[in-house]
Amino acid sequence: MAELHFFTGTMDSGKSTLALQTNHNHAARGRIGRIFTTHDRAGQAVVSSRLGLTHDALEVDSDFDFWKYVVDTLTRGSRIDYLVCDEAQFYAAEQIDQLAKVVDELQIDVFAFGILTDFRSYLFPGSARLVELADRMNVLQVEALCWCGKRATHNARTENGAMVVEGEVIVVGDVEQADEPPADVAYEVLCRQHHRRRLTAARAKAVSLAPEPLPFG
Ligand SMILES: Nc1ncnc2c1ncn2[C@@H]1O[C@H](COP(=O)(O)OP(=O)(O)O)[C@@H](O)[C@H]1O
Ligand SMILES: Cc1cn([C@H]2C[C@H](O)[C@@H](COP(=O)(O)O)O2)c(=O)[nH]c1=O
Repeated sequence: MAELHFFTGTMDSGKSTLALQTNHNHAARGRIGRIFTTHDRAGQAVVSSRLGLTHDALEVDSDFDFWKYVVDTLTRGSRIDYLVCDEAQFYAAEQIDQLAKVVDELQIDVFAFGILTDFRSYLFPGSARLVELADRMNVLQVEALCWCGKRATHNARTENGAMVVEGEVIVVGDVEQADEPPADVAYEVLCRQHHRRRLTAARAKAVSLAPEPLPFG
């Protein structure tokens, strides 16, 4: 029986790596798949992992129809056994419905990968629909960590080093490297408590280095 799998984790938890490993393992056994993504950091029509792996992919635009694509492909005589769908948080809810229909009606496995919540800690529409429809939901085993050492569960956005909670939902970017000057827009994974308090690594460091107030009166 084909299944709709949803693999989720914070940014930098290894989702794109697992997407490419999943494709590799299935292709190595002679299965024929298609890889989809949208808004990858490396550009259009590519899946890129921070471990250095990349693979060509089909770019999913807002009007892309998975059901139509798969039916047209099969009708032309090509074979499809599985779909790998990266950055699935950005897909529209209707596109997730199309993926579920592909699984149920055509017996094609779908492996979707994406973050659950945006920088404000609200569910992305695509991820919400995946939670509602997936046969299996898997949280990635490699835990990204908050600066405090706890498991990171939330994705914070920073602008020039300061955490923000307002703005466009989709802004492509990477996790900040601690030893570099702050980027215009970057992301940092945090535990819930530090996301709630807007306490990023840089701000925690600045607070801990602030001089003690003098003990006047
Ligand atoms: N230099 C490195 N050495 C070992 N592992 C690394 C290195 N750089 C990145 N990684 C691993 O790659 C993961 C990020 O993989 P990636 O597939 O790009 O994540 P995601 O798609 O979830 O954002 C990190 O969590 C870390 O485990
Ligand atoms: C939280 C959040 C993230 N994004 C963007 C930033 C990255 O380009 C991707 C996530 O990619 P990853 O492979 O999981 O690291 O999503 C965004 O546009 N809006 C957000 O709120």
